[in-house]
Amino acid sequence: SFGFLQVASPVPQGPNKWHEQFPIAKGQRQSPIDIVTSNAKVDKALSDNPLKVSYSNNCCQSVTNTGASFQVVVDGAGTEISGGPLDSTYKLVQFHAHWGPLGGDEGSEHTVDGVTYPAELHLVHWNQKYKDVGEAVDKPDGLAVIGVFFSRGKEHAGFKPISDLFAKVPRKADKVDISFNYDPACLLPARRDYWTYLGSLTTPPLFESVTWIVMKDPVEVSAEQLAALRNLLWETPSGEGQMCNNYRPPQPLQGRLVRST
Ligand SMILES: O[B-]1(O)OCc2ccccc21
Ligand SMILES: [Zn+2]
Repeated sequence: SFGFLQVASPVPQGPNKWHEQFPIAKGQRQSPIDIVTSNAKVDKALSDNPLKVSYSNNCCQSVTNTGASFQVVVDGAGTEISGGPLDSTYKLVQFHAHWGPLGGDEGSEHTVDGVTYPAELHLVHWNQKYKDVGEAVDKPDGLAVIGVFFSRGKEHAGFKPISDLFAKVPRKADKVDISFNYDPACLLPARRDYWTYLGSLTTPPLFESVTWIVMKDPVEVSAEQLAALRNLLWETPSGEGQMCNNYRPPQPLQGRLVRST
């Protein structure tokens, strides 16, 4: 399966030390970034060929605690995206998230004019021109990740079936099957405007293989749903603790262009 494509358990040291084992951490197309909205360039081509998201409602197989996030594993059947910045069809393989401390406002990986959100969802897709995700994962056009900001507000009915499962996978490698039909498209904001740029995985091995599609609008989830993320436990220097702050801070833009719909 795609075990290695998990959000890698942060190696015991934090993001500022990853470059020792993964020199690409100081590369030319690292993620996340701070999105400076005034520098983003509207590209008509993105709207002329709109991003097409065609997910099915029975593609989700299970939820796992990867030791660094929750991960919903998807069987890929009929879960394709194309258009927009993509030159090929990409297929969903998993989704996960990054978040901050209980009740805080940091936690997202991308920031918008320096503003953070309490959490950020990543829907990970791989380019169908490759034979499998293992071949795609380190190619410059190998992955496409849709990022969705979570803001704290009313309960997200679509996220509830998933957030209710976190208590069932408290420890690393715990896994629970998803026996109900679930369409991950319910996690996308109604307005499909986004920013897009070329970047990387935000966890080791930090491959520079991601076309990022960051949705402009956040989706609201409740404080309880954000708190449910902390039912997931992970190893801390002082033993087992609530999983939180599993986000990498923004990295140097290195002159990259951010395009906008
Ligand atoms: O590093 B990430 O969380 O961001 C994009 C991505 C893709 C695949 C695995 C892990 C990640
Ligand atoms: Zn991620």
